[in-house]
Amino acid sequence: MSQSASTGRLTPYRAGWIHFTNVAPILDSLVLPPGVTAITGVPTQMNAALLSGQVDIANISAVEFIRNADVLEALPDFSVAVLGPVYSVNLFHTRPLEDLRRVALTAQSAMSVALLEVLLRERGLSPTLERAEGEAEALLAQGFDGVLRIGDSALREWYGVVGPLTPETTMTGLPHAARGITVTDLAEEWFRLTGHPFTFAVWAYRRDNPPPPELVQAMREARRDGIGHLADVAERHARKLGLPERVVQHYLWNFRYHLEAPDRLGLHEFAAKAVPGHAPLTFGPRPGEERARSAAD
Ligand SMILES: C=C(O[C@@H]1C=C(C(=O)O)C=C[C@H]1O)C(=O)O
Repeated sequence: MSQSASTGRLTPYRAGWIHFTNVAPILDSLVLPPGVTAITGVPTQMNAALLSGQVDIANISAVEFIRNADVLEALPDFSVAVLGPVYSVNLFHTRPLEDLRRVALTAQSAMSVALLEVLLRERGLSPTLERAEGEAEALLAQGFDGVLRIGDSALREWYGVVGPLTPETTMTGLPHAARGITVTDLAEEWFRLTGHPFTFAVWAYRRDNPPPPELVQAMREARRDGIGHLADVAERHARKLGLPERVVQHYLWNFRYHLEAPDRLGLHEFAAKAVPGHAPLTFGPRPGEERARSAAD
């Protein structure tokens, strides 16, 4: 429960979690404090739930945080970011990027679409972008020459194209192309372009409705536990995904979950490219500063 300073009334607080495997190290062992409830969904659903007020906090697509920076604030130390390849935000294509004509986008994702638009613009490319759901290979067979996919299914499809991992290979050593399909990892492209991490998600809330400190504390404890037991998290999720444990373990340790200075740099750089003229990005008090701020209020 969060307690209103003016009325002393306890008010429920609602969370909306994008529960892809990449947030399992934070969410799997999260114990919600009393009064906090949670729903789950894909990125575009959680973005909409936060903006419509259906939930009070969500790990949303960073681009929606940027677009709505006038009303939203983000936790200062939580992110889903990577430096280099991410493995689960993939453009599957059958022609070189320069020759793409029709690209299928997923309606699940705001961030990857915005990132793809930036990367295409930087190369002076403008293929037709259309929404279409389904497996990448099936859509490629139906006349699309590029298919953008994210999350668990994109990770599985990536591995289906470029795997298997053998004792001699590593994730980064796997090919980018097989069976006539090239997989372009958009986070790796971003790294090539900028040399910075790419921040896919932040934990955002309306500035006038910050999360109760007990929830943030519980999230920090859950993250410490998840990262400390990454092999167990990977094993559990490898089984669910039908992927080798080594693949999922590499996938998970590759993420940057603390919105550190390089992740903010990447976030600001992306914001300037994707949403010129956006309102300043604001972040809540850093760990340990919550008390100081509420005392000052
Ligand atoms: C890297 C990923 O990150 C997710 C991708 C998002 C998006 O595309 O809008 C939003 C939140 C992230 O957690 C992924 O799921 O593959």
